[in-house]
Amino acid sequence: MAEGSSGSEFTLDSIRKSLIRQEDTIVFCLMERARFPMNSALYNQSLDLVPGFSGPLVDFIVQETEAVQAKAGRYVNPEENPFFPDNLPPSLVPNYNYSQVLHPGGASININKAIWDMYLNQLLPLFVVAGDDGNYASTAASDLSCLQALSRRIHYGKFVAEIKFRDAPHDYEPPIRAKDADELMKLLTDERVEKMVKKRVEKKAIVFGQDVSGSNNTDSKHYKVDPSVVARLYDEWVIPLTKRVEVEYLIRRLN
Ligand SMILES: O=C(O)C(=O)C[C@]1(C(=O)O)C=C[C@@H](O)C=C1
Repeated sequence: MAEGSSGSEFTLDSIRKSLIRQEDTIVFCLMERARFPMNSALYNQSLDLVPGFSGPLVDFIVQETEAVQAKAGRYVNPEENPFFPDNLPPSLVPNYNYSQVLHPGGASININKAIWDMYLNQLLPLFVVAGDDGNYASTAASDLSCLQALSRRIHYGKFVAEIKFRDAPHDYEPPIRAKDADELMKLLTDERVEKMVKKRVEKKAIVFGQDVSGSNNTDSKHYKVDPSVVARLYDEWVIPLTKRVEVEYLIRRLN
């Protein structure tokens, strides 16, 4: 389960540590994507660039990459969710014994369609410059790294919800039985933590995204990704979508 965790130390603290580490990955992925301009031909629905494949080039690259990764066992890991789950090939490698901490109902939760739409239509235009440099394959590889990092973070809501349920079953059981999503949302929300998360990711974008020179001068006015965009990403999408996963998980928790 959590990076650097054996599964035996499954606590809210260890889960939050993993979320904090995943912030670094997300900020670095965005900085990598910002090296390329928009390259909008990659996302164009009507340009059939690959003979025999109907759809945008980014779909082709992501589907083919996910197929290879599925054969190598990526989606056997309960932390990983594919963007194109239909017709994925099975894993060909021996199963790793992942600790099974989630309720089986959690496996059916996959909100990658919402993450894909948010990333391509809302987030990308906020941090990528206009233009076309023809580097479509590298750009798509970079997009997929961002999408996978965001997806892993948001679906980590399943683990957060599981530990919150285990820590306070008496609080969670009545709204779960009543299928009261609003009450569950209230119970799992911790505004103090959310504020801290947003502040910290903005700071990471400032620290990681500066131009570093050999002298003592750093250019603190030019960042690889605008720190306020990273704070907005968490505020408008990452945290709300994580909470949506948490509620969806809890609703199924007693099935
Ligand atoms: O850390 C938690 O308790 C979480 O549920 C995660 C998270 C987040 O997405 O960062 C989501 C909801 C809470 O209000 C606080 C933070």
